[in-house]
Amino acid sequence: MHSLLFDDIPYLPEAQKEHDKFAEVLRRNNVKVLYLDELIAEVLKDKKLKNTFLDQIIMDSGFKGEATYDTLKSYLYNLAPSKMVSVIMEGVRKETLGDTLKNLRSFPEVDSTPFIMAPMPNLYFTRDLASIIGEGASISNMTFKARRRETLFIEYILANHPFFSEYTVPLWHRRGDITRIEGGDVLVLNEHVVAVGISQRTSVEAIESLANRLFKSDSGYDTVVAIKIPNNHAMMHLDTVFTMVNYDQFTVYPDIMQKHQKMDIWTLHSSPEGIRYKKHSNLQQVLKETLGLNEVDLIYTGNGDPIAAPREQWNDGSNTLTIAPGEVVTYNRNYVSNKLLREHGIKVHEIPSSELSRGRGGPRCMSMPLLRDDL
Ligand SMILES: NC(=O)NCCC[C@H](N)C(=O)O
Repeated sequence: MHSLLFDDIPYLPEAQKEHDKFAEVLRRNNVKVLYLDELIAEVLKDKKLKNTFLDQIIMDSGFKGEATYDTLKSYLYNLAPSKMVSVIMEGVRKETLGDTLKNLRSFPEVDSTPFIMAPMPNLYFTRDLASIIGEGASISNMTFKARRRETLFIEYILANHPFFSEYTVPLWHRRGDITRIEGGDVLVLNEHVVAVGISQRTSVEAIESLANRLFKSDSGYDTVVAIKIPNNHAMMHLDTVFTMVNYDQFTVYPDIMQKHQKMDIWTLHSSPEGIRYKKHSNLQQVLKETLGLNEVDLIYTGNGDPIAAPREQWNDGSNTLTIAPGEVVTYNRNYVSNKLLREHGIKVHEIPSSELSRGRGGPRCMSMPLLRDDL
């Protein structure tokens, strides 16, 4: 469980029902929902792409041109694209390949787990694979082994899906870059400001490189707000403790602030001499300055209550998915936070969450906006 970054085991049929409900709520509210597995299967109908994709995913699964590599490749290549995608996502158990796994070098690895190719259960958190910033994308380089292969799906989709055929998506961060960044740390605040968490999953070096690429292109982005958050599994990304719910309203988990609401925040600004840095300690003040607002409403997870706040943060009470200014999707179990959001004038769509929440991600983590309206 822990190597797969789970704290508990979801009951699959219920998790699937809850996820369908999530997609239904989005559709009912004018969001066009696309599924990662369907998009990648469409791309891999092309035989050449299927071939290079398989080479890469098998290599990334730890096999480099040995007997096991060949066995896996021919097994997967002979499946129809949508079946092949499901099998790769679900993982391949060693008995599926049976007696063909006699290679000495692959033997110890194969024997320590029932899988020859590990499953990717965190793929329902599509947010983390990439972020769309303006007209380009930042493809993640994930911190933990359990999630590193996931980004290959989005890399192939952005480069090859007919949806993008007229357009080469500029990349502000590439899958192969050595610096570490994950989509859950990236919050697009408007058309020229983006906030990024300095976290368990995203390094300062990645933020600087992202800022450089955004500033040196015609992305329109001139400000990056780097926000330091605690380094632990409950708060692995910025969006587990801080999200934007309206032009001037944000949810925040109060425990990320020190005494007198102090935090470590840097703004990175574009300037002719390169990046200009400024250190700040007050979140509200930084948001006002960078977004040009007179007032900012910070809505505390669990109303800041010493019991409700950590409980609801653990169950992704700060991880709201904003589908329009002042309109969000949240887990129903976070009733203290949901009530407070409504008291602050936010329209809240609640979704069932008994099983989905066990993966430690909420509605924002479970989605990745590809196209946003210009607001
Ligand atoms: N943006 C997010 O906070 N995503 C949640 C990811 C949860 C997943 N189990 C992980 O640890 O990566």
